[in-house]
Amino acid sequence: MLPVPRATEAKPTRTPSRLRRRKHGIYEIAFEDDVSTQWQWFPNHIFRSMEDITRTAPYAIRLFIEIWMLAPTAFSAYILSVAWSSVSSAVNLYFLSVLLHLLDDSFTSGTLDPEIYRFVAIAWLSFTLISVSVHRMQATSRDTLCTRLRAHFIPQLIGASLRADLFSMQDFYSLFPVTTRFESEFPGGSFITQFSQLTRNALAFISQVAVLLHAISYKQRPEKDVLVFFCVAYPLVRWFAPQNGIGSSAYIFWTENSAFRRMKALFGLTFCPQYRSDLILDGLTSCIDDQAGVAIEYEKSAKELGDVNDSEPYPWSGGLSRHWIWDFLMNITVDLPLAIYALTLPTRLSPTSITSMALLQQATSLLSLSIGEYSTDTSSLNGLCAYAKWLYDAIHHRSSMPQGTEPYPCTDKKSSEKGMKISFKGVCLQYPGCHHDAVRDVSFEIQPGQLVLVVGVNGSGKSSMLKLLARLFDPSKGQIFVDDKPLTSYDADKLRAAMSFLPQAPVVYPVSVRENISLGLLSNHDVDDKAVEEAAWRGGCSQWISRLNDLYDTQLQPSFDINSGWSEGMYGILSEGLKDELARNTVTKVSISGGEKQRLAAARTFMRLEKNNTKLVVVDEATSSLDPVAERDILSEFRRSRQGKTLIFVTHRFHQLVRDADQILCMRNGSVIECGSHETLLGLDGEYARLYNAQTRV
Ligand SMILES: Nc1ncnc2c1ncn2[C@@H]1O[C@H](COP(=O)(O)OP(=O)(O)OP(=O)(O)O)[C@@H](O)[C@H]1O
Repeated sequence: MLPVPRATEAKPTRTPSRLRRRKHGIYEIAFEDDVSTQWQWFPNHIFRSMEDITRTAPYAIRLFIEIWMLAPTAFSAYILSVAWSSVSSAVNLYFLSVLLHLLDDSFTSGTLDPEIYRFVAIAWLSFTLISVSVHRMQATSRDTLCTRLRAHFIPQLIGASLRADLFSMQDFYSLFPVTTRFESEFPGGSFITQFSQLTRNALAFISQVAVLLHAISYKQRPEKDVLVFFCVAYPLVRWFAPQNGIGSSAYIFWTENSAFRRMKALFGLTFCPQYRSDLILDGLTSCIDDQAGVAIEYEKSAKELGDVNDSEPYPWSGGLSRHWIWDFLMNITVDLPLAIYALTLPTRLSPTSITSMALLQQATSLLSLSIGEYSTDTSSLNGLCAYAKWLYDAIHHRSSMPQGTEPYPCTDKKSSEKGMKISFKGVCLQYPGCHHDAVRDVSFEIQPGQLVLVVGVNGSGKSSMLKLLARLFDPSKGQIFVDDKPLTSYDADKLRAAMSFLPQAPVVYPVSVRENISLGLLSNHDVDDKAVEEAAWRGGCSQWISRLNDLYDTQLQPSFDINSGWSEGMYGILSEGLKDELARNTVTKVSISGGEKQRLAAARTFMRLEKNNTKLVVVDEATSSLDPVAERDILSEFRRSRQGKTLIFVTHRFHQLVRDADQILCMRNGSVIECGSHETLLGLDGEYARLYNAQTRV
């Protein structure tokens, strides 16, 4: 799948450039036309970079000030240490040039003053010692900064992220930190790193050039000219050379090669630990082993792919290198200046030329280093400003769904004490990337306090229709009304607080059992143990919780783990003893069954019903994994809590609810095809009657 643009870049400030494509092995590469210039100094590119920097620089300045205010001492120490290490190469070069100059003088005059040499050597050594401690100060101040950054920015990102709609969170380029390891997530940390790289590179370059020019000024012509030429040759070549074989600073690539994709799928099937328990349960491990399948299939696909290049087209992996002439020129200007120096001035070589050559070799390699670092993307000024903008965009992210301001219950007394009134008018829903409607032209009305049953075969659109109520998605056509006002006119948070959804596959959140039950309560309620236990009992959880080692404080295995796939606290290759120690010190999380998860979610809903002013309860196939007794008990608990609430049940096993239902909606292919009471629908002898009879005859 092609990556979609980052949310903040969805509205470009200038006309989007034309995309160009080329092939590389099995990969298709796409890049932008306007930056596909061979040379980075091309005026157009420089102009665009300047434009970007002007646009984003205020963010960088703001972030800089914010970080400084967070930790003034640590940040000052950090900047000072960065500045020190930036000029250290130039100072080293300076000491070298002084030594060589003294040597030069000694050769010419035939006298040697050991005191001066000793003094220079001691000064050089002292400088190196100070550099070591400055380096340590830099590491310590960076650690302090990172801790403060995490404490400062993560709460702001949490707030912004929880306000974000589903699409923003699922965006390929999500603004929020979702996939990385928490331990290494320091919002703003990259800014500090990039800032220090940029400062280091700029200071290092300026100071080295200054020292070099100073040292060269002592030389005679033409030696001086040759030295100057070689000192500027490498930077120029490096500056002009394209970054990769395409010439564009950014490109994307993907492959549609079926043989390669199959090889990748088989690789995933075999090596992904997540598949292993299902493979074992399905008895597939033995029948897909090398004799029977996967290895043979893999070989077949590999044969089909043949020798075609399938290495990813990164310039550094050799997949997409620039033209060889650039590398040749760079090598000559970095590695061979001494040889060429000797070649161009063979008749003029003298003892002083040796010092010139040593200076030249040291200077060119230092310059190549700082210029090489400068040209990497991450340390560019543009990248630094873009990062700051990215962070503030995330902090100030607002849901892309239109938000209303109407509180719930409505202030103008339109909301009934009996429950929520819901009306659908010609509602359609088409999921992004789908070409058919999951919900098609649906219209109905549910009166406050009604108990409504939604039935239909698999995939008929029941859950999709109800997800629209919580505004997980907005309809692609039609309108939904709550208490006679458009759904979009309400403050979504306030409206959702009055709803309670119990899904078919509830998730276990990465918190304790107690918190899993009390999550979702409005903040003004104190969570007392008695209420949690009461909700657990109503959800049928008391028994299994009583068997847990830490009872309500037990940490359950969450449905999704942000760090999954990462090993905890490891460095290097572990001995058996270290592995045992790690196992002893790692918190074991308890897994619970599918039915227990449904009971836990039911307990959470009962807790909300008790404490929040809930006006709508939607139970979407939420008892499908429960045994018949537990299902009956939970459904009766819901019926008992009906007072003041509208209840919607989606279920395939609906026979025990039909007598209580005020209204039944029967769906097929995304549409409500029959609507009415149990008796009316049975009388129609249509889809509902077919489903009901199939159930009662089993
Ligand atoms: N997130 C999604 N993206 C794309 N299509 C979806 C998505 N969720 C559901 N669908 C599709 O929408 C249609 C309706 O699905 P929905 O889950 O609403 O049906 P359902 O009646 O609740 O089914 P079931 O009884 O099996 O739970 C199906 O064709 C399904 O594949």
